[in-house]
Amino acid sequence: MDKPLTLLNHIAPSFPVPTLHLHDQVQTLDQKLTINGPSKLSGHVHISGSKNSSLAILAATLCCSGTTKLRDVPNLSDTRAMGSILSSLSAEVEVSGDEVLINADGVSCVEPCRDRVKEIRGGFFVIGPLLARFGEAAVALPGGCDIGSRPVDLFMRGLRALGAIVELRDGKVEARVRNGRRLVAGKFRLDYPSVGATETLMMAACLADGVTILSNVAKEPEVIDLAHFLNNSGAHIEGAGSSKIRILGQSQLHGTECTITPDRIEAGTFLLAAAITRSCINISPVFPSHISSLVHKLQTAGCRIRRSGRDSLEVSAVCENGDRVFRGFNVTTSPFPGFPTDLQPQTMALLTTCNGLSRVEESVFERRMTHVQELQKLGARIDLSGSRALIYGKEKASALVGSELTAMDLRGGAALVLAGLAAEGRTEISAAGHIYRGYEDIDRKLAGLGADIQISSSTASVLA
Ligand SMILES: CC(=O)N[C@H]1[C@@H](OP(=O)(O)OP(=O)(O)OC[C@H]2O[C@@H](n3ccc(=O)[nH]c3=O)[C@H](O)[C@@H]2O)O[C@H](CO)[C@@H](O)[C@@H]1O
Ligand SMILES: C=C(OP(=O)(O)O)C(=O)O
Repeated sequence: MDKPLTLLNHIAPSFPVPTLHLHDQVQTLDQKLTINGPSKLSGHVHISGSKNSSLAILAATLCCSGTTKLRDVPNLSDTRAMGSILSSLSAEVEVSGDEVLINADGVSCVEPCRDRVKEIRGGFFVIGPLLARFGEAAVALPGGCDIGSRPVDLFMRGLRALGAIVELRDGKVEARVRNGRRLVAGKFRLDYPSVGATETLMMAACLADGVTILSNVAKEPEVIDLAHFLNNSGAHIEGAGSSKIRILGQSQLHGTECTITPDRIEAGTFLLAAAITRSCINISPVFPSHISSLVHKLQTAGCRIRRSGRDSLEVSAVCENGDRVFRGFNVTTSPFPGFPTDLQPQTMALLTTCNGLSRVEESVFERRMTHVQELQKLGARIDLSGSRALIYGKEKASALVGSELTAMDLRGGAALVLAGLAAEGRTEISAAGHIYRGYEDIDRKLAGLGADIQISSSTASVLA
């Protein structure tokens, strides 16, 4: 373990942190997207690196001595916030295009900028690496999409199972290793396969003394991406992608190079964009196995989807005789390999244009239905009861009519973009900054496919 830092003497510098160079343009919440529909899309779209992999791997660089180079880090407000969080700990963060260099050897603080942690869920994940490498951490309760209560109890219990003393005080979680020694290996079974808790405990266990067994863990591709990164940094992790992970702790990890896996949620969103506009497009890079649950549902509806190259997919929803009639389908979200909660709102947008009755049940987050009232403003017929929605589809995509809408969260906002592409006339989406938390250049990418879409900023939008 590196020399422990004294928590009280090392509070985070206040934001903005002057050494930060993470990307140029800063999007703000009060941006507006204007779409003139209905759109026909065609051509190819490039899929960026995964937001959620980037956030976890950026946190994991705190475990590594020396410099780490990450490629394909998307330019998003969430990744910029994570860069600020690392900078607020005095890690060096430098960005050139989509490459990010991080060196955490100079970390002199174990309490990241509270305001930044409160912006994103991934900011909380630094608690694992800080505790494991520096012996203590104090991290504010995190933000992220407002889609449920999103507690951190599994993180706290898991870190206690690795020998840490962990307390919640004044809206932050304070954790330290016993007697200033290393974390010790342990066995911990998660009540629920939480992605963030799995990733955080995996990072912590990499530097713990002995063999840790984590069971009922998340199997998401981002967990596998993080495990690859950590193993390339000298960790010994087995079983990532299954429900049990075994980690042999090391005394230290070293810097490495890593390319972030393509964003499966962005890829899925573009497949849905083609489907809702009854268009044909190509997307790459994408790992089809990461989005097979969506691909299967789209094929059930009547979409043609085929591999068009090693890492590309072609989706065809075009029909020679005007509007293609798609069949509705039912979706219940669940942890991977189930249907991803992060594609639920966008899928619901498509279902408003499919034939017959469809049912959508959100089982991962208890408040992830705020897009429903916005879709209804476009003329969609949806009955909502708690986390269950019944969608009475309209046979024609163009039966939706443009309107003024508000993005309430990231994926709900993306659902409105898709519906706006299909709707007849002008759709204006305010609070579009939510969407830029997770979609790099979404306006430019859709415009490149032929959509009539513009972003406009109010005075609060800034160039850093
Ligand atoms: C930054 C990031 O990677 N975000 C993703 C991550 O979020 P995140 O890691 O927050 O999602 P989790 O898998 O932890 O959450 C799933 C469920 O577990 C609950 N829970 C979680 C932790 C805990 O300590 N206690 C608890 O009860 C949550 O409230 C939620 O109901 O996985 C989600 C599920 O695939 C995705 O929607 C998010 O895009
Ligand atoms: C819920 C999401 O993100 P976060 O966990 O960062 O809020 C998401 O990406 O859809």
